[in-house]
Amino acid sequence: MKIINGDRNNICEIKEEFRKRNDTDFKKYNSTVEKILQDVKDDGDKAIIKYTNKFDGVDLVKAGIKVTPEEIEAGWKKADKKFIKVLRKAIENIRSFHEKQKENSWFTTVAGGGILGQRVTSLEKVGLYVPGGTAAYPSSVLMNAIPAMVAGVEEIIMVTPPLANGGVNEGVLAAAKELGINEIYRVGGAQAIGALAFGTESIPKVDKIVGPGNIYVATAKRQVYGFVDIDMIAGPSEILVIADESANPTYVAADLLSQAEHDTLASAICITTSEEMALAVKDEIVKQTELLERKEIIRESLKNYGSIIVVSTLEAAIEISNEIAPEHLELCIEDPFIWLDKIKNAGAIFIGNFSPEPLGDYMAGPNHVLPTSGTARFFSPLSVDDFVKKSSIIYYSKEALEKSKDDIMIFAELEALTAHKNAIKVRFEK
Ligand SMILES: NC(=O)c1ccc[n+]([C@@H]2O[C@H](COP(=O)([O-])OP(=O)(O)OC[C@H]3O[C@@H](n4cnc5c(N)ncnc54)[C@H](O)[C@@H]3O)[C@@H](O)[C@H]2O)c1
Ligand SMILES: N[C@H](CO)Cc1c[nH]c[nH+]1
Ligand SMILES: [Zn+2]
Repeated sequence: MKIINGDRNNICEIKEEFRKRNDTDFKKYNSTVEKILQDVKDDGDKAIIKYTNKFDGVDLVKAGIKVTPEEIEAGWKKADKKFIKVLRKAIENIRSFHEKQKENSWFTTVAGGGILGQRVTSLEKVGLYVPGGTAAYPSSVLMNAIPAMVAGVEEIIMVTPPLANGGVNEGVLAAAKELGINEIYRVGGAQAIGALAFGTESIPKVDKIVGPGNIYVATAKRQVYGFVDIDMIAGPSEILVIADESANPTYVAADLLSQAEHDTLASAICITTSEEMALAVKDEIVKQTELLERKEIIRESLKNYGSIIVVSTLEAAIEISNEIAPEHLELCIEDPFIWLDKIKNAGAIFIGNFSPEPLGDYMAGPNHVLPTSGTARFFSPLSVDDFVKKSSIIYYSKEALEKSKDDIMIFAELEALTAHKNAIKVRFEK
């Protein structure tokens, strides 16, 4: 893990360094993904079978593209009963958080007799991507599906990569069963995104694709946007911890490692105002990594996108953080709430020493599907809003229209659209 001096004269270089991650990675994967998507568009199931064989080593002709109800049931039965209890607690927390996001339709009256309003309706058919290449993500089943259910989406279609033996992770199946999701396809990566965007013989085309995934998934979502709606770019995980001398280096290192273990392209950054903290965090990272399972991924990820930046002031730390716009930001500093309104860009903000990032991944309730690669500048966490659309409602009585008729006709004349003017005029001709 490199230690960088982040003070004034270096800030531009640091910003440039992080911009590079966001730009080049996507460029690098664009052509591979484009080819996969085109093949799925042209050849449907045939391409799905080909790419699942190639990237997941699974023969879908044997395993079947669709997961059967018996498999879902069997997965649920196999799952540890303690885990089912935890799933239920998480479902409760996530549901109650997302219930608060629900937006109601509203109506207002018009002088002279009329009604204007905004009707909120749910999307009809959505596709959920649940990652599963190098780790299993039952928690992402919950985070994807619960806001969709709270919004009232009726048709939920889930895709997830198969295990090497052709099955699907039992935790993922248990989470799906707990929520009543029964349309699941064992397909991952860009080919799964292509299938949801264009439809194949087996997999239905959807209106919107949501959910996190690796660089292939994130790049594919970006490329199919327009054929279908997407939630955001939720790619390889990121964490940025701002730590002052009051932080606990053991905690800081542990939280950085929690995201580095997701992917060799994950990013884990600490910005600190204390040189001693920087050294202590670095030592802790080395020590703790030794004890973890996914050492290789962690080491590669830290080599690629891990750094500790030392700055003189918290203002400078926040300036850099705002530029990076991390998926997860932890404020391990004294009086964190005082600094909160200076944070402009972050997917989720974890405050204080006892709000570690994994709390948000699993249990707290807010969504863990979050924007990455600097897109927290303009994207928000996955929410109920992603699963609804709005229609305007306009009702005018004859009396109400009469009050506006002259104004409308003047407007139409100015635009030289005589048919528009006529649509008003005919209603008031004797
Ligand atoms: N931002 C978020 O909200 C969020 C949330 C959870 C997880 N994540 C991220 O999700 C990702 C999960 O990654 P994963 O790999 O474990 O699972 P994944 O399901 O995202 O990707 C696995 C798929 O990638 C495809 N693939 C692998 N190598 C390929 C290659 N060389 N060419 C083409 N396609 C290839 C395969 O089809 C495979 O099925 C991680 O990056 C993690 O950080 C992000
Ligand atoms: N930290 C991930 C989002 O970047 C979400 C997750 C799921 N399981 C564990 N972590
Ligand atoms: Zn995580």
